[in-house]
Amino acid sequence: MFATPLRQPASRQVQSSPASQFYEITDKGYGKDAVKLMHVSRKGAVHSIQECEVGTHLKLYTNKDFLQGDNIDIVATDSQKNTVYLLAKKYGFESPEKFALILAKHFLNKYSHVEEAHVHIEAYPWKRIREEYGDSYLLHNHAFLFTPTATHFCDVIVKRHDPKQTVISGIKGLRVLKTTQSSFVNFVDDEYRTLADQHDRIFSTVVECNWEYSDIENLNFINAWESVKDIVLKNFAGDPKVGIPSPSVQHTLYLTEKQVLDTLPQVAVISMCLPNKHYFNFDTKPFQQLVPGDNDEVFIPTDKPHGTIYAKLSRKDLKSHL
Ligand SMILES: O=c1[nH]c(=O)c2[nH]c(=O)[nH]c2[nH]1
Repeated sequence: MFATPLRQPASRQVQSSPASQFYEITDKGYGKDAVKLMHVSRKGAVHSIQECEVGTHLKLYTNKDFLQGDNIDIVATDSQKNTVYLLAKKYGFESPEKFALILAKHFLNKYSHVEEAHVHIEAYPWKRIREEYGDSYLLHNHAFLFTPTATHFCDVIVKRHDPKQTVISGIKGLRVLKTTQSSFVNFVDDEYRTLADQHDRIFSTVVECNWEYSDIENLNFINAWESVKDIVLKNFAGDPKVGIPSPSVQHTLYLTEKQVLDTLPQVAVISMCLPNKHYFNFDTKPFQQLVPGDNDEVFIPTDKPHGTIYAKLSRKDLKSHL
């Protein structure tokens, strides 16, 4: 019988390799993503909830974790996950942005070898259930309805040697459609074009936008997010009776961004991306015997390919805002 050689503990097997003469790490980081958290706040009989998924990412000053396999500075992603729950218990969860700021600052304050912390939060769309109550309605004390109309997300980045705290809020998954008051005419007419001028078309998109704050002092992040969502919907839909004309996705996008900057002085810059979810008219001309006349009722929803329109609108005096 041969004695089995004893395996060295993994910690002793680490081969230290010097920093490469030829390569350098130009970006790095690590963290935990999609930490699912539910926070219930109870004020007597009235309960409030915030369910979300949290991502925490850290950048360390040194690269010895990557280069040498030296883990001494690594705050384990498992510990980062625990921190999410512990800080939610300790400080509560007022809004995604406030909680992200608490978490990001905690990582910098607690660990002097952390250079930068980035926290990403996506909130779940729970809304308090409303009950009809005579001519009015009552909001339920402790029951909620999952209302997935749009996702509220945020990104907070804090750096040790930069006093600026980056707070970006955003909306995604806000799908809207209107059946008129949208046109697209007078675009380049050359040998590549087949699309006819569209004087009255269906307009549908899935709004994705994010905006960066230059001033978060006393800001109510939830109210600000609702204001941006209302501006997006108003610029898309317009007056409930008559609507609002859109000559292109580009122009509607610009007017929306402009109104956000006009309305919210704390917002320094806003980016929007609007896919153009096409609905093509089904051509019934070859079927006149079956369905005589024009067709303005039956469309072919077309997911792919889709147009993509995006722009970022910044205040010209951005430097003084950021
Ligand atoms: O609003 C639009 N903008 C475009 O750039 C475009 N291109 C296209 O084919 N349809 C549309 N619609």
